[in-house]
Amino acid sequence: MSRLVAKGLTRRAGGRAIVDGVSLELVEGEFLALVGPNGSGKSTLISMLAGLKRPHAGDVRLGGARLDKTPRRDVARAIAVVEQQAETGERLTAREVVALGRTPHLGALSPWGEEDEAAVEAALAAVDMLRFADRDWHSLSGGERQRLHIARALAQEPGIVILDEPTNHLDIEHQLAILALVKARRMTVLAALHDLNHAALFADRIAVMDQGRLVALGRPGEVLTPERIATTFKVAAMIETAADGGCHIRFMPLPHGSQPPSRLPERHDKPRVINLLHGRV
Ligand SMILES: Nc1ncnc2c1ncn2[C@@H]1O[C@H](COP(=O)(O)OP(=O)(O)OP(=O)(O)O)[C@@H](O)[C@H]1O
Repeated sequence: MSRLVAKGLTRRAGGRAIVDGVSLELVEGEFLALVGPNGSGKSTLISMLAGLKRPHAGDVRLGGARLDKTPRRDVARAIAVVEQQAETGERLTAREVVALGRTPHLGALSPWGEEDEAAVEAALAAVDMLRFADRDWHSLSGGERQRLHIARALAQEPGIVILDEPTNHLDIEHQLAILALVKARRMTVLAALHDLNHAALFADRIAVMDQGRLVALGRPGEVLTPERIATTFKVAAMIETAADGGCHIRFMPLPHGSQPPSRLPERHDKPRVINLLHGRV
């Protein structure tokens, strides 16, 4: 149940398609990063892939079965979701928030037990939050809450983790630690990320959304080209490749008051925009 396939997903709002005919497959064991400018449809796509919003056209299949026909409990065992701005009005401790992740595993014949306790402790430790376990949720900082949301998803022990901007609010140490953690667990991961360098560093593949459409999908080095970054993100960039095949993006500041380019200038008048990835200057 760790394979998620979307075909022709479309969702409309405000008289337009905010996700427009997106087809993609989340391959078992991969880390797929979803990138795109603000408003490009990442959160909406994630909600449909997680079964939280219904597509107006197209469908999502989990392990071959239609997601909307799969019992909620089975979906919850298979997919953990960390949404943006997830909140609780309840008075809960940090440990209780993480324990919510065990809900899909509990029932009349399987009450809370040692296994659940161990999963919660391990998840708290994984996100470096054990020392906050008994603190009131509402007394925690934004980054601490975000780490608990991720711990809740880990405690759920799903096959697939879907994360909407998981590094939101996190300091740099915890940004890298959280991404390294989900990568190291070899779970199937779909993560919407704003930092293209994080996507390049951690993702096996990157999907690029632009105005509701999936405009590129592939390995970081194939997708994160200066041309794609200029067209979709409206900034100039220089890309350096490392010996291990990874890449690092340096964004070029635009002169004060100038408009971002809709695409890069032609080669002959862009002496400082270097695509090292393809060995061109
Ligand atoms: N109910 C709605 N009515 C009208 N427009 C909507 C509605 N819901 C979402 N949208 C629009 O759909 C677009 C896609 O939103 P979405 O949150 O999926 O984008 P996103 O890529 O996740 O953005 P961000 O990077 O800013 O989080 C946005 O332009 C948003 O304003």
